[in-house]
Amino acid sequence: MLLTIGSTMIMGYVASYSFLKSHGSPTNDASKIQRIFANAGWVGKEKGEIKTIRLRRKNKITDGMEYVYQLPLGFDRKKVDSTILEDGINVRQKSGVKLKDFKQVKLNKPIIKQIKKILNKKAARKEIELDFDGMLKIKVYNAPMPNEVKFDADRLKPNTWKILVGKSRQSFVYHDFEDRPHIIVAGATGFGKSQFLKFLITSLIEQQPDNVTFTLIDLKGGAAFQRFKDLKQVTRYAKNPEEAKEALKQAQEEMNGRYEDIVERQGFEDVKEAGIKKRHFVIIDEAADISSDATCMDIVTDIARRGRGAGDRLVYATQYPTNETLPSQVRQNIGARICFILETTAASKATLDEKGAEDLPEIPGRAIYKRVKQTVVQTIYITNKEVEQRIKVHIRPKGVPHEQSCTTPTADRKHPLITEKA
Ligand SMILES: Nc1ncnc2c1ncn2[C@@H]1O[C@H](COP(=O)(O)OP(=O)(O)OP(=O)(O)O)[C@@H](O)[C@H]1O
Repeated sequence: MLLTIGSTMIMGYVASYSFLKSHGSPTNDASKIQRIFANAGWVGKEKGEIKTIRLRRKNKITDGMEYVYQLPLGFDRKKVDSTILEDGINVRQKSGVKLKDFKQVKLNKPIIKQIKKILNKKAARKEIELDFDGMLKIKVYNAPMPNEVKFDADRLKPNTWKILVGKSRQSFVYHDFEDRPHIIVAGATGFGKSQFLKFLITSLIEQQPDNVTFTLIDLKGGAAFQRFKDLKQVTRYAKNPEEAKEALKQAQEEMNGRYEDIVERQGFEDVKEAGIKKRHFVIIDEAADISSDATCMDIVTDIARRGRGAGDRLVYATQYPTNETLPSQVRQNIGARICFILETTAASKATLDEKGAEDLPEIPGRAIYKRVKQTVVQTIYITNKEVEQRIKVHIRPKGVPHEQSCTTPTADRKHPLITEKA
Protein backbone atom coordinates (compact mmCIF):
# COMPACT_ATOMS: atom_id res chain seq x y z
CA MET A 1 0.00 0.00 0.00
CA LEU A 2 2.71 2.45 1.11
CA LEU A 3 4.71 1.51 -1.98
CA THR A 4 1.73 2.38 -4.23
CA ILE A 5 1.24 5.76 -2.54
CA GLY A 6 4.95 6.54 -2.77
CA SER A 7 5.18 5.69 -6.46
CA THR A 8 2.04 7.73 -7.20
CA MET A 9 3.60 10.73 -5.44
CA ILE A 10 6.82 10.34 -7.44
CA MET A 11 4.79 10.13 -10.67
CA GLY A 12 3.07 13.33 -9.60
CA TYR A 13 6.36 15.14 -9.09
CA VAL A 14 7.70 13.88 -12.43
CA ALA A 15 4.50 14.98 -14.20
CA SER A 16 4.61 18.42 -12.65
CA TYR A 17 8.32 18.85 -13.38
CA SER A 18 7.77 18.03 -17.06
CA PHE A 19 4.75 20.35 -17.09
CA LEU A 20 6.83 23.24 -15.77
CA LYS A 21 9.58 22.41 -18.25
CA SER A 22 7.18 22.48 -21.19
CA HIS A 23 5.27 25.57 -20.05
CA GLY A 24 8.22 27.68 -19.00
CA SER A 25 9.56 28.38 -15.56
CA PRO A 26 8.22 31.46 -13.84
CA THR A 27 11.71 32.40 -12.66
CA ASN A 28 13.24 33.56 -15.95
CA ASP A 29 11.77 37.05 -16.06
CA ALA A 30 15.18 38.71 -16.36
CA SER A 31 15.97 36.91 -19.60
CA LYS A 32 12.43 37.52 -20.87
CA ILE A 33 12.86 41.25 -20.25
CA GLN A 34 16.14 41.20 -22.14
CA ARG A 35 14.50 39.43 -25.08
CA ILE A 36 11.47 41.72 -25.13
CA PHE A 37 13.73 44.80 -25.29
CA ALA A 38 15.73 43.34 -28.15
CA ASN A 39 12.66 42.16 -30.10
CA ALA A 40 10.80 45.45 -29.62
CA GLY A 41 13.84 47.38 -30.87
CA TRP A 42 14.29 49.20 -27.55
CA VAL A 43 18.01 49.49 -28.01
CA GLY A 44 20.69 52.16 -28.19
CA LYS A 45 23.86 52.63 -30.17
CA GLU A 46 27.37 52.81 -28.77
CA LYS A 47 30.31 53.41 -31.14
CA GLY A 48 28.10 52.46 -34.07
CA GLU A 49 27.13 49.17 -32.44
CA ILE A 50 23.58 48.25 -31.38
CA LYS A 51 23.48 47.78 -27.61
CA THR A 52 20.69 46.57 -25.40
CA ILE A 53 20.02 46.97 -21.69
CA ARG A 54 22.38 45.36 -19.15
CA LEU A 55 21.15 43.77 -15.94
CA ARG A 56 23.09 45.26 -13.03
CA ARG A 57 21.29 43.74 -10.04
CA LYS A 58 18.16 41.99 -8.83
CA ASN A 59 16.47 42.75 -5.53
CA LYS A 60 13.82 40.71 -3.80
CA ILE A 61 10.82 42.94 -3.02
CA THR A 62 7.47 42.27 -1.35
CA ASP A 63 5.47 40.07 -3.76
CA GLY A 64 8.11 40.07 -6.46
CA MET A 65 11.48 41.02 -7.82
CA GLU A 66 13.11 44.25 -8.93
CA TYR A 67 15.47 44.18 -11.91
CA VAL A 68 17.85 47.12 -12.26
CA TYR A 69 19.20 47.79 -15.75
CA GLN A 70 21.83 50.09 -17.14
CA LEU A 71 20.67 51.69 -20.36
CA PRO A 72 22.94 52.01 -23.38
CA LEU A 73 23.96 55.53 -24.44
CA GLY A 74 21.38 57.28 -26.60
CA PHE A 75 18.57 55.04 -25.35
CA ASP A 76 15.18 56.76 -25.49
CA ARG A 77 13.42 55.38 -22.40
CA LYS A 78 10.10 56.89 -23.53
CA LYS A 79 10.01 54.10 -26.12
CA VAL A 80 9.51 51.48 -23.43
CA ASP A 81 5.88 50.43 -23.51
CA SER A 82 4.79 48.90 -20.22
CA THR A 83 1.87 47.01 -21.81
CA ILE A 84 4.15 45.25 -24.29
CA LEU A 85 6.58 44.48 -21.48
CA GLU A 86 3.90 43.17 -19.14
CA ASP A 87 2.27 41.07 -21.89
CA GLY A 88 5.69 39.67 -22.79
CA ILE A 89 6.45 38.71 -19.22
CA ASN A 90 3.11 36.92 -19.00
CA VAL A 91 3.59 34.92 -22.19
CA ARG A 92 3.66 31.17 -21.40
CA GLN A 93 2.86 32.01 -17.83
CA LYS A 94 0.22 29.33 -17.94
CA SER A 95 1.15 27.69 -14.69
CA GLY A 96 1.37 29.23 -11.28
CA VAL A 97 2.45 25.90 -9.90
CA LYS A 98 5.08 25.85 -7.19
CA LEU A 99 6.84 22.85 -5.68
CA LYS A 100 5.38 23.65 -2.27
CA ASP A 101 1.87 23.10 -3.72
CA PHE A 102 2.69 19.40 -4.02
CA LYS A 103 3.67 19.21 -0.36
CA GLN A 104 0.04 19.92 0.48
CA VAL A 105 -1.18 16.78 -1.29
CA LYS A 106 -3.19 14.71 1.22
CA LEU A 107 -2.44 10.99 1.22
CA ASN A 108 -5.90 10.11 2.49
CA LYS A 109 -7.62 11.69 -0.55
CA PRO A 110 -7.55 10.73 -4.28
CA ILE A 111 -4.02 11.75 -5.25
CA ILE A 112 -4.34 12.00 -9.04
CA LYS A 113 -7.34 14.30 -8.67
CA GLN A 114 -5.37 16.60 -6.33
CA ILE A 115 -2.37 16.72 -8.66
CA LYS A 116 -4.60 17.53 -11.64
CA LYS A 117 -6.12 20.37 -9.65
CA ILE A 118 -2.69 21.77 -8.82
CA LEU A 119 -1.53 21.55 -12.45
CA ASN A 120 -4.66 23.27 -13.71
CA LYS A 121 -4.24 26.09 -11.21
CA LYS A 122 -4.44 29.31 -13.19
CA ALA A 123 -1.45 31.58 -12.76
CA ALA A 124 -2.03 35.03 -11.41
CA ARG A 125 -1.08 37.62 -14.00
CA LYS A 126 2.17 39.31 -13.17
CA GLU A 127 2.19 43.10 -13.04
CA ILE A 128 5.09 45.44 -13.61
CA GLU A 129 6.11 48.94 -12.53
CA LEU A 130 8.76 51.03 -14.24
CA ASP A 131 10.93 53.65 -12.65
CA PHE A 132 14.03 55.53 -13.76
CA ASP A 133 16.65 57.19 -11.60
CA GLY A 134 19.72 56.93 -13.79
CA MET A 135 19.07 53.18 -13.99
CA LEU A 136 15.93 51.56 -15.34
CA LYS A 137 14.12 49.73 -12.55
CA ILE A 138 11.57 47.12 -13.52
CA LYS A 139 9.54 45.69 -10.67
CA VAL A 140 7.80 42.41 -11.52
CA TYR A 141 5.04 41.45 -9.09
CA ASN A 142 3.82 37.87 -8.86
CA ALA A 143 0.24 38.84 -8.12
CA PRO A 144 -2.00 41.74 -9.15
CA MET A 145 -2.81 44.59 -6.76
CA PRO A 146 -6.09 44.18 -4.85
CA ASN A 147 -9.18 45.29 -6.78
CA GLU A 148 -10.77 46.86 -3.76
CA VAL A 149 -9.53 48.76 -0.72
CA LYS A 150 -12.40 49.38 1.65
CA PHE A 151 -12.89 52.58 3.58
CA ASP A 152 -11.39 52.38 7.05
CA ALA A 153 -12.00 55.34 9.38
CA ASP A 154 -8.72 54.62 11.21
CA ARG A 155 -6.85 55.80 8.12
CA LEU A 156 -8.31 59.31 8.32
CA LYS A 157 -5.98 62.03 9.60
CA PRO A 158 -8.08 64.35 11.77
CA ASN A 159 -7.14 68.05 11.91
CA THR A 160 -4.96 67.77 8.80
CA TRP A 161 -5.53 68.39 5.11
CA LYS A 162 -3.92 65.06 4.20
CA ILE A 163 -6.39 62.99 2.28
CA LEU A 164 -5.99 59.30 1.60
CA VAL A 165 -5.70 58.79 -2.15
CA GLY A 166 -5.42 55.02 -2.11
CA LYS A 167 -3.13 52.10 -1.52
CA SER A 168 -0.08 51.47 -3.64
CA ARG A 169 1.87 48.21 -3.63
CA GLN A 170 4.03 49.55 -0.84
CA SER A 171 1.85 51.74 1.36
CA PHE A 172 -1.15 53.98 1.81
CA VAL A 173 -0.72 57.17 -0.23
CA TYR A 174 -1.95 60.57 1.00
CA HIS A 175 -2.38 63.86 -0.82
CA ASP A 176 -1.59 66.89 1.32
CA PHE A 177 -3.61 69.90 0.18
CA GLU A 178 -1.28 72.18 2.19
CA ASP A 179 1.63 71.02 0.11
CA ARG A 180 -0.14 70.90 -3.29
CA PRO A 181 -3.32 72.95 -2.95
CA HIS A 182 -5.00 71.85 -6.17
CA ILE A 183 -5.59 68.58 -7.97
CA ILE A 184 -6.82 67.41 -11.38
CA VAL A 185 -8.99 64.29 -11.39
CA ALA A 186 -9.36 62.58 -14.78
CA GLY A 187 -10.58 59.24 -16.03
CA ALA A 188 -12.87 57.50 -18.48
CA THR A 189 -16.46 57.12 -17.38
CA GLY A 190 -17.18 54.38 -14.88
CA PHE A 191 -13.72 53.95 -13.35
CA GLY A 192 -13.98 55.80 -10.07
CA LYS A 193 -13.88 59.60 -10.41
CA SER A 194 -17.18 60.20 -8.61
CA GLN A 195 -16.31 57.61 -6.00
CA PHE A 196 -13.02 59.40 -5.36
CA LEU A 197 -14.71 62.82 -5.12
CA LYS A 198 -17.32 61.48 -2.69
CA PHE A 199 -14.57 60.00 -0.57
CA LEU A 200 -12.59 63.25 -0.75
CA ILE A 201 -15.51 65.42 0.43
CA THR A 202 -16.43 62.94 3.18
CA SER A 203 -12.82 62.79 4.41
CA LEU A 204 -12.46 66.59 4.44
CA ILE A 205 -15.65 66.93 6.45
CA GLU A 206 -14.57 64.22 8.90
CA GLN A 207 -11.10 65.64 9.34
CA GLN A 208 -11.86 69.36 9.41
CA PRO A 209 -15.61 69.78 10.11
CA ASP A 210 -15.26 73.32 11.46
CA ASN A 211 -12.66 74.61 9.01
CA VAL A 212 -13.68 73.33 5.60
CA THR A 213 -16.23 74.93 3.27
CA PHE A 214 -17.16 74.00 -0.27
CA THR A 215 -18.35 75.37 -3.56
CA LEU A 216 -19.67 72.23 -5.25
CA ILE A 217 -20.18 72.43 -9.00
CA ASP A 218 -21.94 69.35 -10.20
CA LEU A 219 -22.45 69.45 -13.96
CA LYS A 220 -23.54 65.83 -14.16
CA GLY A 221 -27.09 66.86 -13.42
CA GLY A 222 -26.70 66.65 -9.66
CA ALA A 223 -25.75 62.98 -9.66
CA ALA A 224 -22.35 63.39 -8.06
CA PHE A 225 -22.81 65.81 -5.17
CA GLN A 226 -26.52 66.02 -4.40
CA ARG A 227 -26.12 64.13 -1.09
CA PHE A 228 -23.74 66.85 0.13
CA LYS A 229 -25.70 69.93 -0.88
CA ASP A 230 -27.48 70.44 2.45
CA LEU A 231 -24.41 70.17 4.62
CA LYS A 232 -23.53 73.21 6.67
CA GLN A 233 -20.03 73.22 5.13
CA VAL A 234 -21.44 73.64 1.60
CA THR A 235 -21.70 77.36 0.92
CA ARG A 236 -22.52 77.06 -2.77
CA TYR A 237 -23.99 74.32 -4.89
CA ALA A 238 -24.41 74.66 -8.66
CA LYS A 239 -25.69 72.12 -11.11
CA ASN A 240 -25.74 73.74 -14.51
CA PRO A 241 -23.27 75.94 -16.43
CA GLU A 242 -25.07 79.25 -15.58
CA GLU A 243 -25.15 78.45 -11.89
CA ALA A 244 -21.55 77.32 -12.15
CA LYS A 245 -20.50 80.68 -13.61
CA GLU A 246 -22.28 82.56 -10.84
CA ALA A 247 -20.86 80.28 -8.12
CA LEU A 248 -17.35 80.75 -9.51
CA LYS A 249 -17.79 84.54 -9.58
CA GLN A 250 -18.85 84.51 -5.94
CA ALA A 251 -15.99 82.20 -4.95
CA GLN A 252 -13.53 84.47 -6.75
CA GLU A 253 -14.92 87.56 -5.06
CA GLU A 254 -14.46 85.96 -1.66
CA MET A 255 -10.99 84.80 -2.58
CA ASN A 256 -10.08 88.34 -3.65
CA GLY A 257 -11.13 89.65 -0.24
CA ARG A 258 -9.03 87.08 1.61
CA TYR A 259 -6.07 87.52 -0.72
CA GLU A 260 -6.08 91.30 -0.33
CA ASP A 261 -6.27 90.99 3.44
CA ILE A 262 -3.80 88.15 4.06
CA VAL A 263 -1.23 88.57 1.30
CA GLU A 264 -1.43 92.19 0.19
CA ARG A 265 -2.38 94.00 3.42
CA GLN A 266 -0.81 91.79 6.11
CA GLY A 267 2.11 90.64 3.95
CA PHE A 268 1.86 86.92 4.66
CA GLU A 269 2.88 84.46 1.98
CA ASP A 270 -0.27 82.41 2.49
CA VAL A 271 -3.02 81.38 4.92
CA LYS A 272 -0.75 78.81 6.52
CA GLU A 273 1.81 81.44 7.47
CA ALA A 274 -0.99 83.71 8.69
CA GLY A 275 -2.16 80.90 11.02
CA ILE A 276 -5.62 80.80 9.45
CA LYS A 277 -7.28 77.42 9.72
CA LYS A 278 -10.16 77.79 7.26
CA ARG A 279 -9.91 76.39 3.75
CA HIS A 280 -12.39 76.68 0.91
CA PHE A 281 -12.62 73.88 -1.68
CA VAL A 282 -13.99 74.54 -5.16
CA ILE A 283 -14.83 71.13 -6.63
CA ILE A 284 -15.90 70.92 -10.28
CA ASP A 285 -17.27 67.79 -11.94
CA GLU A 286 -17.61 67.69 -15.05
CA ALA A 287 -15.20 70.55 -15.82
CA ALA A 288 -15.33 70.01 -19.61
CA ASP A 289 -18.81 71.56 -19.55
CA ILE A 290 -17.44 74.98 -18.57
CA SER A 291 -14.12 74.78 -20.40
CA SER A 292 -15.36 76.68 -23.45
CA ASP A 293 -16.62 79.55 -21.27
CA ALA A 294 -13.85 82.15 -21.10
CA THR A 295 -15.19 83.80 -17.92
CA CYS A 296 -15.35 80.49 -16.04
CA MET A 297 -11.89 79.45 -17.19
CA ASP A 298 -10.39 82.82 -16.24
CA ILE A 299 -11.76 82.34 -12.72
CA VAL A 300 -10.60 78.72 -12.54
CA THR A 301 -7.09 79.81 -13.59
CA ASP A 302 -7.14 82.62 -11.06
CA ILE A 303 -8.13 80.26 -8.22
CA ALA A 304 -5.40 77.83 -9.31
CA ARG A 305 -2.86 80.71 -9.32
CA ARG A 306 -3.76 82.62 -6.14
CA GLY A 307 -5.72 80.03 -4.16
CA ARG A 308 -2.71 78.86 -2.17
CA GLY A 309 -2.32 82.32 -0.64
CA ALA A 310 -6.02 82.86 0.10
CA GLY A 311 -6.81 79.33 1.35
CA ASP A 312 -8.76 78.25 -1.73
CA ARG A 313 -8.30 74.76 -3.08
CA LEU A 314 -9.35 73.59 -6.53
CA VAL A 315 -10.39 70.08 -7.52
CA TYR A 316 -10.89 69.98 -11.28
CA ALA A 317 -12.44 66.73 -12.54
CA THR A 318 -13.04 65.69 -16.11
CA GLN A 319 -13.65 62.60 -18.14
CA TYR A 320 -12.49 64.31 -21.34
CA PRO A 321 -8.95 65.54 -20.73
CA THR A 322 -7.69 67.40 -23.80
CA ASN A 323 -5.67 70.56 -24.35
CA GLU A 324 -9.00 72.43 -24.55
CA THR A 325 -10.59 71.08 -21.35
CA LEU A 326 -7.27 71.26 -19.49
CA PRO A 327 -5.66 74.41 -20.87
CA SER A 328 -1.98 74.92 -20.11
CA GLN A 329 -2.59 77.83 -17.65
CA VAL A 330 -4.75 75.47 -15.56
CA ARG A 331 -2.31 72.56 -15.84
CA GLN A 332 0.71 74.66 -14.95
CA ASN A 333 -0.89 75.89 -11.75
CA ILE A 334 -2.16 72.53 -10.53
CA GLY A 335 0.60 70.42 -9.03
CA ALA A 336 -1.08 67.05 -8.57
CA ARG A 337 -3.18 64.61 -10.56
CA ILE A 338 -5.20 61.52 -9.90
CA CYS A 339 -5.83 59.77 -13.17
CA PHE A 340 -7.97 56.69 -13.75
CA ILE A 341 -7.79 54.73 -17.00
CA LEU A 342 -8.07 56.88 -20.14
CA GLU A 343 -8.88 55.84 -23.66
CA THR A 344 -5.93 57.37 -25.50
CA THR A 345 -2.30 58.29 -25.11
CA ALA A 346 -3.24 61.88 -26.03
CA ALA A 347 -5.66 62.03 -23.07
CA SER A 348 -2.98 60.63 -20.78
CA LYS A 349 -0.51 63.25 -22.00
CA ALA A 350 -3.07 66.04 -21.53
CA THR A 351 -3.49 64.96 -17.89
CA LEU A 352 -0.13 63.60 -16.78
CA ASP A 353 2.15 65.17 -19.40
CA GLU A 354 3.18 61.64 -20.27
CA LYS A 355 1.69 58.38 -21.42
CA GLY A 356 0.64 55.69 -18.98
CA ALA A 357 -3.03 56.16 -18.05
CA GLU A 358 -4.14 54.37 -21.24
CA ASP A 359 -2.21 51.29 -20.09
CA LEU A 360 -3.85 50.98 -16.68
CA PRO A 361 -5.85 47.76 -16.25
CA GLU A 362 -9.61 48.12 -16.67
CA ILE A 363 -10.26 47.97 -12.94
CA PRO A 364 -12.51 50.54 -11.26
CA GLY A 365 -10.51 52.48 -8.70
CA ARG A 366 -7.11 51.75 -10.30
CA ALA A 367 -5.37 55.08 -10.85
CA ILE A 368 -2.10 56.92 -11.21
CA TYR A 369 -1.39 59.53 -8.56
CA LYS A 370 1.18 62.04 -9.74
CA ARG A 371 2.95 64.84 -7.95
CA VAL A 372 6.36 64.63 -9.53
CA LYS A 373 6.56 60.89 -10.01
CA GLN A 374 3.74 58.50 -10.78
CA THR A 375 2.45 56.01 -8.23
CA VAL A 376 -0.18 53.42 -9.13
CA VAL A 377 -2.84 53.15 -6.44
CA GLN A 378 -6.14 51.46 -5.80
CA THR A 379 -8.40 54.27 -4.59
CA ILE A 380 -10.62 53.81 -1.57
CA TYR A 381 -14.08 52.32 -1.95
CA ILE A 382 -16.81 53.80 0.22
CA THR A 383 -20.50 52.96 -0.10
CA ASN A 384 -23.17 55.65 -0.37
CA LYS A 385 -24.65 54.33 2.87
CA GLU A 386 -21.38 54.85 4.69
CA VAL A 387 -21.04 58.36 3.23
CA GLU A 388 -24.56 59.24 4.37
CA GLN A 389 -23.99 57.86 7.85
CA ARG A 390 -20.82 59.86 8.28
CA ILE A 391 -22.11 63.20 7.00
CA LYS A 392 -25.63 63.19 8.41
CA VAL A 393 -24.63 65.02 11.63
CA HIS A 394 -23.58 67.98 9.47
CA ILE A 395 -26.88 68.43 7.64
CA ARG A 396 -28.36 71.86 8.32
CA PRO A 397 -31.61 71.66 10.26
CA LYS A 398 -34.61 72.50 8.09
CA GLY A 399 -35.20 76.25 7.88
CA VAL A 400 -31.58 77.16 8.65
CA PRO A 401 -30.15 78.65 5.48
CA HIS A 402 -26.65 78.21 4.09
CA GLU A 403 -24.17 80.79 5.23
CA GLN A 404 -24.18 81.59 1.55
CA SER A 405 -26.73 79.68 -0.41
CA CYS A 406 -26.80 78.97 -4.10
CA THR A 407 -30.17 77.86 -5.30
CA THR A 408 -31.57 76.78 -8.61
CA PRO A 409 -32.89 79.70 -10.63
CA THR A 410 -36.61 80.29 -10.54
CA ALA A 411 -38.70 82.45 -12.88
CA ASP A 412 -39.20 85.31 -10.40
CA ARG A 413 -35.55 85.67 -9.46
CA LYS A 414 -33.34 88.15 -11.22
CA HIS A 415 -30.14 86.26 -10.42
CA PRO A 416 -29.83 82.51 -10.71
CA LEU A 417 -27.75 82.34 -7.55
CA ILE A 418 -28.58 84.29 -4.43
CA THR A 419 -26.51 85.01 -1.39
CA GLU A 420 -28.18 84.78 1.97
CA LYS A 421 -26.46 85.81 5.15
CA ALA A 422 -26.94 83.49 8.12
N1 LIG B 1 -12.11 52.65 -5.67
C1 LIG B 1 -12.97 51.76 -6.13
N2 LIG B 1 -12.88 50.47 -5.75
C2 LIG B 1 -13.73 49.55 -6.24
N3 LIG B 1 -14.74 49.84 -7.10
C3 LIG B 1 -14.90 51.08 -7.50
C4 LIG B 1 -14.01 52.12 -7.04
N4 LIG B 1 -14.40 53.28 -7.61
C5 LIG B 1 -15.46 52.98 -8.39
N5 LIG B 1 -15.76 51.68 -8.32
C6 LIG B 1 -16.85 50.98 -9.01
O1 LIG B 1 -17.05 51.59 -10.27
C7 LIG B 1 -18.36 52.16 -10.38
C8 LIG B 1 -18.28 53.48 -11.14
O2 LIG B 1 -17.55 54.39 -10.38
P1 LIG B 1 -17.82 55.97 -10.49
O3 LIG B 1 -19.28 56.24 -10.46
O4 LIG B 1 -16.99 56.62 -9.48
O5 LIG B 1 -17.25 56.22 -11.94
P2 LIG B 1 -17.07 57.59 -12.72
O6 LIG B 1 -15.72 57.52 -13.31
O7 LIG B 1 -17.36 58.74 -11.86
O8 LIG B 1 -18.13 57.44 -13.83
P3 LIG B 1 -19.04 58.58 -14.46
O9 LIG B 1 -18.08 59.52 -15.08
O10 LIG B 1 -19.89 57.84 -15.42
O11 LIG B 1 -19.82 59.16 -13.30
C9 LIG B 1 -18.82 52.31 -8.94
O12 LIG B 1 -20.22 52.21 -8.83
C10 LIG B 1 -18.15 51.16 -8.24
O13 LIG B 1 -18.91 49.98 -8.38
